[in-house]
Amino acid sequence: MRTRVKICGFTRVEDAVYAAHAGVDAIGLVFYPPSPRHVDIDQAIKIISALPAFVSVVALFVDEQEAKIREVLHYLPVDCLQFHGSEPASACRIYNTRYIKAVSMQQDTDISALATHYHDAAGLLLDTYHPAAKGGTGHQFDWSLIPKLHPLPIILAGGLDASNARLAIQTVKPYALDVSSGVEAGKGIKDDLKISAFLKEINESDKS
Ligand SMILES: O=C(O)c1ccccc1N[C@@H]1O[C@H](COP(=O)(O)O)[C@@H](O)[C@H]1O
Repeated sequence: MRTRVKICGFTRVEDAVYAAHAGVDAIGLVFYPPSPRHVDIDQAIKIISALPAFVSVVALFVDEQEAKIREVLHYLPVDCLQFHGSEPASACRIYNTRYIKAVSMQQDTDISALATHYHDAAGLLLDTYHPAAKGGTGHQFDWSLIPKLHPLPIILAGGLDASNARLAIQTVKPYALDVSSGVEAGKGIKDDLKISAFLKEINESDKS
């Protein structure tokens, strides 16, 4: 099966359009004000309006208030919500919108228990734990923490780039890869060459 790709943290229209035409399955927009990749609704509308058909839009939140999430859903055609904080399943499932739940991977993280708790999630996104940051750290975690069998689609994140994408696919066999820092020229500014190199590695890995 082809490995799906989400690139997260777009702030510029031209970067998202480039990624879409280069072949990404989903673009992520960060609605988390402390992040350097944060976008407001007006900028998100500009980015989404420029996308070609069949590219999914993922809206990322970190322990956000329900009213703010509903406001984003009111104005934007969001395909999937990404909850990147401590949201319980009961808070993720109230929007009548598919969601993925991010998990900060640590030695004692119990993926099976989380998959049971978030059983209606469209995927579990496994990211690197960082004591001072919620995500977008550019740091990889120990992939051996991921069990071989898991009931939900696994979206692997955390420190991915063109140099480790192939090994990530071969080792973890995830449903999808998710990258932010690894395809950037600067915070929130994506690099076309890094996007192309990342997608090339994934395509070639899928073919081998
Ligand atoms: O990108 C951010 O700024 C961000 C902020 C808060 C929570 C999550 C964030 N991004 C997500 O982090 C992972 C890994 O990013 P990276 O490739 O290691 O930079 C990814 O899922 C992003 O969606």
